[in-house]
Amino acid sequence: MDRDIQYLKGVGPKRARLFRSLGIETIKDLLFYLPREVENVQNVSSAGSKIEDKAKVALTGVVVTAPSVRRIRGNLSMLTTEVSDSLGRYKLVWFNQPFLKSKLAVGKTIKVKGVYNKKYRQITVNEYNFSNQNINSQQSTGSLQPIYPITEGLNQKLIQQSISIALKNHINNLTDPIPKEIIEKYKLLGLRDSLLAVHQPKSKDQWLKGKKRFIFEELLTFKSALLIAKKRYNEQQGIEHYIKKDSMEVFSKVLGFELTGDQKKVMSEISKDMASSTPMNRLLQGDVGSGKTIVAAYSLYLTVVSGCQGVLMVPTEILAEQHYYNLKSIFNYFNINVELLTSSSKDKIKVYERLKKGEVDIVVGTHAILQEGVKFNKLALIVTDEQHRFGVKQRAVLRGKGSFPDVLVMSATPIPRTMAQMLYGDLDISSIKQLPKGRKPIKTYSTTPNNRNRVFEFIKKEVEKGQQCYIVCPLVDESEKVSGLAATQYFQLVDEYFGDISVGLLHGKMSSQQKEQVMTQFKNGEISILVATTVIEVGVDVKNANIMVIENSEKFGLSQLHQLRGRVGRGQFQSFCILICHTNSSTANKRMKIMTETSDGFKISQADLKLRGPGEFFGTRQHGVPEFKYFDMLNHMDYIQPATEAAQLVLENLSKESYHRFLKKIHQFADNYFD
Ligand SMILES: Nc1ncnc2c1ncn2[C@@H]1O[C@H](COP(=O)(O)OP(=O)(O)OP(=O)(O)O)[C@@H](O)[C@H]1O
Repeated sequence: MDRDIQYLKGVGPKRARLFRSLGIETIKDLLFYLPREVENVQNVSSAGSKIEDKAKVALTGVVVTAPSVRRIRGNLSMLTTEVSDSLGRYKLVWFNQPFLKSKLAVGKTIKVKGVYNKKYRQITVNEYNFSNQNINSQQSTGSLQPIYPITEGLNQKLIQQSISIALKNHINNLTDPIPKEIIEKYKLLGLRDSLLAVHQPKSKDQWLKGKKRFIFEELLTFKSALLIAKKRYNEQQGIEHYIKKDSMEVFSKVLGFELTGDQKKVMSEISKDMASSTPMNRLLQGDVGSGKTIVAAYSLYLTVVSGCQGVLMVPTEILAEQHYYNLKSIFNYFNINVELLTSSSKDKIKVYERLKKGEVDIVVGTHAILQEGVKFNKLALIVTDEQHRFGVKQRAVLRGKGSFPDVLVMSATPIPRTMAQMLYGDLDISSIKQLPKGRKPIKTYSTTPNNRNRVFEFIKKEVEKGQQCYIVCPLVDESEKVSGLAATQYFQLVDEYFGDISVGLLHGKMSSQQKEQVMTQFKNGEISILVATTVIEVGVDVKNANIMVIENSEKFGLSQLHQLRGRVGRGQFQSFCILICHTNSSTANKRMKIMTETSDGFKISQADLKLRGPGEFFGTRQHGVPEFKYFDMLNHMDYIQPATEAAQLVLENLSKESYHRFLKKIHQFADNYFD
């Protein structure tokens, strides 16, 4: 079955190329190429009067009248003939296929599929077959037809035929990897029955049962792999941090605010993990502005007071710098040493040396920290601020720089728990839902470019009161060949409009130095209006900024809009988010409505997932989820719970022989997915 698809009877090298374009390389791949849906095709004659007008029907009959061709108008011609089977006589119609006339000799058997016209007992034919060979029995008896994703040159019939042959010749060579116990407990169909159920369904129910097995198996494999990874990690000897009872009190004294209940709860969860000899592996998720950074800072503090080193890795340089300065201001009180490491850092070698010697307590940086040259004296805590940007593998590289250090993954795109368990199934999850005291809800409005001057006038008033504003555009400059406003040109427009008010520009194509300078000026209030691309999307924290204007807001995903909006409302001022939407499509309107009505990041990410679909929402594999063949996050949520439970069962029974085959499958999966 692992043989190349070209060796399947009836395929050959030419068709094999077409199969390959559908991702089918081997005979086995073909067997697991499942239909997209099944279509109910009734046999017109045996279904009798039950059949409805315009229904899709099938018929096998003998040609009883000589065909005739009639020109209807212009180039359109209509060929008609009559066929009969043992139960009745029907008219068949083909449009624009006059050449068939010579083939439809009286007495010939023909199988057809098409659309039924009840009044005239007539079928407009879509597919026909003169062969006497019973290639696909459903077609003649009339029942459910599997519909496969096809490609040019490879139609449904060819795929169905090839699958029939593959099933006939190879199905007996297949052994079910799922242990019997699980098949029985979760009422799954066995492998062979499932394949027959999906490719040659006898009923809709049977097709659904077959499909269910494949979805379940895929999810079970993924979940089992995650649990095994988690178990292996838990079995390692991690670092037992020494945590004093009053640590939280001592730490929070230097902050200028009271910690929220959720922050305290999560901090305790983390300190418990860190005190244990099992390595911590925890996800910290919280809505924008909920104060995750302080939690990260606390865990870094715990590691340093235990005599170890910690890392904070973030996705952008701007963010790295910001965190660096924030942490420095806190850790100065404790005499804790913080260094910055990004690809544009000048004294990298010096930092490397000091890290290795243990002279640096905490390093904050971008993926530059992953470089081979970066070595630690005693790395005991890794915090990554992921925003779905690092993956499992990058986390593993960092881990390798210590001896089973504790890991805290922060995510600013909060997602509902079930989804989080899918994405980060190998991690324990902590969530912060509460926002710090005194925050006023951000007022969000959606408008059109026609109202831009009114928006500018509003900004002017707020700036005159001493506030600051962000304006986000999707692109850097107009040379990028996509529609949408470009920050560089927009900056000139804004600069002119606002005259004396100082306007800055920030985008990803600027050098790190330039970016840093602009951010510092904005932070210090020397710039009042900052025109930027999405470089400011994550983490940027300027409390005095209270207006966020997003041009071409229709071009951003909901979660991204929520992230951008989260750049304001971080202080005690009333904040505003104005979405300038350049299209009037119903999808855009729906999305803007969600944004103006909802401020809960958990709800927004769920709506985003629904609107954009899992592919776009989660991005590709590097963002942490494998590309599933059958499982779809949006439609198969209710599989997660039973598959997770079954995975637990797998884990408990790994040593049993009946689980060995499945374990092999899990390992194959994990090899592709993990390191
Ligand atoms: N308990 C608190 N009370 C008041 N202010 C707080 C509290 N916790 C954090 N803050 C402040 O709130 C702001 C937002 O915190 P932080 O940057 O940690 O949020 P975040 O969760 O990382 O959000 P984002 O994902 O948007 O970056 C910061 O200025 C921080 O100093």
